Amino acid sequence: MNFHIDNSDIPAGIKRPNKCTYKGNNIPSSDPLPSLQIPKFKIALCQLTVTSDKAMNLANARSMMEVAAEKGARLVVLPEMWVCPYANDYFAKCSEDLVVENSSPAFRLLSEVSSRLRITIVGGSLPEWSNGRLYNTCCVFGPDGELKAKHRKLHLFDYYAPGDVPFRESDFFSTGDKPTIVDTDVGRIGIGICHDIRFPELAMLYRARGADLIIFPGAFNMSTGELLWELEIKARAVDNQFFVAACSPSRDSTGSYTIWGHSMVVGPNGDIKTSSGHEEMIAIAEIDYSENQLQREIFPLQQLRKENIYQLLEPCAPKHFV
Ligand SMILES: NC(=O)CCC(=O)C(=O)O
Repeated sequence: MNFHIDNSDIPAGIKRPNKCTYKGNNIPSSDPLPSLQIPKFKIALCQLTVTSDKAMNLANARSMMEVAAEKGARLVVLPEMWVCPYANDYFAKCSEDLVVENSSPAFRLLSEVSSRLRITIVGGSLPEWSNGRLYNTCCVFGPDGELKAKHRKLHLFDYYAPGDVPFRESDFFSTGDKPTIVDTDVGRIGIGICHDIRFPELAMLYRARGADLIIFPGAFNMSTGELLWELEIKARAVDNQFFVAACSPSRDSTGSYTIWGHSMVVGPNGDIKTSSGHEEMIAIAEIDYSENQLQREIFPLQQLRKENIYQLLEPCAPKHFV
């Protein structure tokens, strides 16, 4: 992927368009607009327990989203793989075709709940079946119940640590081929799914395109979870000076892949706004995008960048290091 990083900071006081309808995963053109006129709002991360019973998972997600909205959340987030366990045996049999009408109960649920409760939903991820392929896919719905964006996981999780249970998503899933950034009623949101968080270039691209917040539905495992989950969330937030939210299933979810949990929202200066433990719960935080702006004024990192010294994707011949 080759992209140009636009260094310009977001000018103050420009109003975002009220609405952005789904344009097939396209990044909005490079017209970074601030969300300073979006008042503070509450985000809720539903760290739900995923079982092998899909109907039960759907019902549980519905009731957690309802509780989140009752508590005042305008943006509700579900975890990676919330319709079925994060396990090879379930992906194909629980997959849904998001295009064929009435063939996706999860799609219908997210659309119905978002429009009834007038909330924006970042619908975690589910196994999507499309043209003979499986994808690990996140759908974003607006308060009108319309699909605003669809992100297919770009970086599949293939993991072989000695002594640990190996996991190869690429045996089952195909990769997405586009970054996803979407204008919503609660700001401009970049989407990544779990392992996508380990690729800082994606977050940098979202920053360059004016994102206020990145959301990662995720399901880190126990070893990398303890070492890296919080670190990666904070790093993406601090490097780019925006909010980052990551939502996981709870640890007691079904399957041999044990999940770290610890859903979290981190602010642009690296402070944890809310964090769950590993059990089923809803973590709620207030988001105020003026903190992004403030942080960018305190540390004007974008202005200090030395693009002439380090350029992304520039081949590094050994002579550069002598
Ligand atoms: N579901 C995932 O992509 C897991 C990623 C993970 O655990 C990591 O360490 O990266």
